[in-house]
Amino acid sequence: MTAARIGIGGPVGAGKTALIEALIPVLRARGVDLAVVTNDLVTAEDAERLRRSGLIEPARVRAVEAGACPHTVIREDPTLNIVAGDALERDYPALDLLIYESGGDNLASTFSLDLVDWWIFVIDVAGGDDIPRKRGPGVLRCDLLVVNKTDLAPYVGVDLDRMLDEARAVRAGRPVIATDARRGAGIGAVADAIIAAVLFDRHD
Ligand SMILES: Nc1nc2c(ncn2[C@@H]2O[C@H](COP(=O)(O)OP(=O)(O)OP(=O)(O)O)[C@@H](O)[C@H]2O)c(=O)[nH]1
Repeated sequence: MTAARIGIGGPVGAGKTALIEALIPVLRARGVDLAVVTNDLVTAEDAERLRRSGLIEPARVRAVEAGACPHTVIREDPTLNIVAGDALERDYPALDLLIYESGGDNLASTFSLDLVDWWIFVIDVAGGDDIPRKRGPGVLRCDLLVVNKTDLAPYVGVDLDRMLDEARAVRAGRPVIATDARRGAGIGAVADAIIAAVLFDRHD
């Protein structure tokens, strides 16, 4: 049985790595055997952060250097990412889930379905409550939209309920989950959504 592959993409600093850090213990507590592939421009910064976190065995984190264009390696030519995922599956034959973290990108970034079975797009309230209204392909096409940093809403003048309503409206009712990745709010719901979407047969 091969591992399910999911993507986590979104603008620079929206909280992709923070979401993965919060998800790892929740998914592991639910019996999910997982590994992570990170994509950075020219460093392995996100991979190093996860390896140092103590949340996951360091060898379960692989880094792909995306070069100048982060969405190329998750959309146009995902070869490097497929190879990194295949290597993790060879090293960990019982793997249930491979999480691909995209490099920080813009609202147009999307994942190739040759690479992932299902993908999350992360935006944050500090980026502005007009982000859903801009109807970027990431916001529209992802399987799950995460609106992160809900704790910051009062400080940046964002009406969170309205932002969530607008996000649901532009997505024609497809799932939207609000999170505070630093404190763990909403993370259980994101883990549930991942399990229901791609792991249901293994963890029912
Ligand atoms: N207040 C608050 N800060 C957060 C939250 N999630 C992430 N952050 C902070 O936002 C900053 C960016 O978070 P990252 O997880 O590095 O974001 P990223 O999307 O992985 O960033 P890149 O990989 O650079 O694109 C860090 O300083 C985090 O501590 C949140 O829910 N609330």
